[in-house]
Amino acid sequence: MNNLIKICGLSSPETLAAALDAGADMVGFVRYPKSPRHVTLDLGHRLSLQAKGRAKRVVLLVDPGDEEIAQAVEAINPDLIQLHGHESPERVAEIRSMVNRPVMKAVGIAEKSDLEAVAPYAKGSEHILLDAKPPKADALPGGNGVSFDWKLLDGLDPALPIMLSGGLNPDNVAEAIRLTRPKAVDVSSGVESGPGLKDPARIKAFIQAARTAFAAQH
Ligand SMILES: O=C(O)c1ccccc1NCC(=O)[C@H](O)[C@H](O)COP(=O)(O)O
Repeated sequence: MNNLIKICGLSSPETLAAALDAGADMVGFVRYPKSPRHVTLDLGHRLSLQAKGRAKRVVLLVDPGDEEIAQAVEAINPDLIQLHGHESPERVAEIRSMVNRPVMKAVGIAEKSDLEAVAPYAKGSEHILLDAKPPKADALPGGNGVSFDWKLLDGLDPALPIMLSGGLNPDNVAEAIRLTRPKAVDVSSGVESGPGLKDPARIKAFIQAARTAFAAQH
């Protein structure tokens, strides 16, 4: 499917409601204890029930072990798993068959050569999320509000299921869509008023801007 909008890192019923009411296609729940967006299994379970049938529910994991995956799937029952670590294409395929549901893989981009990592994930990933590489060694693996140079995507196979992310916000998402023509977009920090604090007005503005830009492509 094309023209999808994902709001990632939702961690309260109020901000999840704002994303659902504004028409998000996908909502992401982060399982990474160092993140200000981390949800416990219990909170993830409740948020997942709230979103059921209204948006695809995505659980974000970072280099997860089998036990961690099993616990998240049982508690949160996501529609998709997002892998945001250094998972190899083989590990992504293994996880996909283990959970028997679609998987999306994040690939960090800083320079043109980083795009060589994308194609090997095409077969096993429902979406390939292109994100900026973390700005420093001790930064989070994602959710840093940093963009990469979108011009690096010039010439990338347009058939790839690219979800653009990294530093998107209500003010730049239209230009990002116009320049890169992704199948989907994803945002976290750009719709926050502070680390982990989603802002309903910014969520609404982001979704409106992205919808308008996707519609202008046809
Ligand atoms: O959001 C987090 O805290 C996070 C923690 C660990 C791994 C990944 C994380 N987020 C990844 C996302 O899906 C973000 O939406 C993506 O990196 C874009 O983030 P942003 O640049 O803040 O919009």
